[in-house]
Amino acid sequence: MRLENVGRRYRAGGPWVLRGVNLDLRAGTLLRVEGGNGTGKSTLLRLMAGIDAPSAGRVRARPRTRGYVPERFPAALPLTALGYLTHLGRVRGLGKRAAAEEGAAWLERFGAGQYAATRMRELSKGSAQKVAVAQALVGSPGLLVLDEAWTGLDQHARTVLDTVVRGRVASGATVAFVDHDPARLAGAPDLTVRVAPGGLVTAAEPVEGVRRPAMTRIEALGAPGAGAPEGLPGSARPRLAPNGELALTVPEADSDAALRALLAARPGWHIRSVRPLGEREGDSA
Ligand SMILES: Nc1ncnc2c1ncn2[C@@H]1O[C@H](COP(=O)(O)OP(=O)(O)OP(=O)(O)O)[C@@H](O)[C@H]1O
Repeated sequence: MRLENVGRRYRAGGPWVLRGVNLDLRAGTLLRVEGGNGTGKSTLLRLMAGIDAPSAGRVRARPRTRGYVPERFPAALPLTALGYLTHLGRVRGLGKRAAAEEGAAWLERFGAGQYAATRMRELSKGSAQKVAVAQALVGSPGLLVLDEAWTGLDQHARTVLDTVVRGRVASGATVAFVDHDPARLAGAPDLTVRVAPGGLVTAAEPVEGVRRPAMTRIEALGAPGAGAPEGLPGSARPRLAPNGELALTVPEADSDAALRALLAARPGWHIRSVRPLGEREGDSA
């Protein structure tokens, strides 16, 4: 998706909160947005998510399905947690049963399964935040916009969200996030931008000492027409050819897990090569 010369001000003749923003985000891009309080980070995320429109410029090629976690989630809805997630899933095109199953699975994964039947307004702040995150994930949207989505989550749920974000990016979703913790998803963002007072958005230097993880390329051969093997780490980026050739790029730390998944699969995969990727190869893989 692309932002072309995007600007936003909240009243005619008023100050520009954002000015001349140009961003080109390929599928599978993870974008971190930084900036001081009140500079316009949430404004930028709302424009990306399509729940607000620019006053100048355009947003093009936005993925059709979008999930958005707002900075403040309206938790006083007259629905149960699962009822709300099911509703959201149906809005994203899932059947009723699939939406309910997926909603329940996300609640479980974030450690809020016991609140499925609790009314939204009766949830604790942290549990409501888990629902806020789950609603953005139901239906695996192609664009995920997270405005301080980790705030209020317990440590387990934060770690789950980190893993889920990496997995969504690896599957080709575009993900944009704001978080006050500079170490959030350290090393993972493809692009970090900083919103400055006055509305200019510039590419920021990565946080010092934070580097992309070393990547490993695994090549394997399976049965022609075989699907991607199950149990690959969420960080794996598999590319499968119709003749059964599989090329897999994973962070070095996950390469053992990926190899185990290939070897455990039935029918099995023949591992052809395992090699570290150079930093630039890793960028384009
Ligand atoms: N709906 C609105 N109507 C009028 N002004 C708004 C509106 N939303 C945001 N603003 C103003 O736009 C500016 C940027 O706000 P925004 O919430 O985007 O900043 P932020 O960087 O996300 O801030 P924070 O870090 O405090 O969450 C602020 O001056 C804010 O008062």
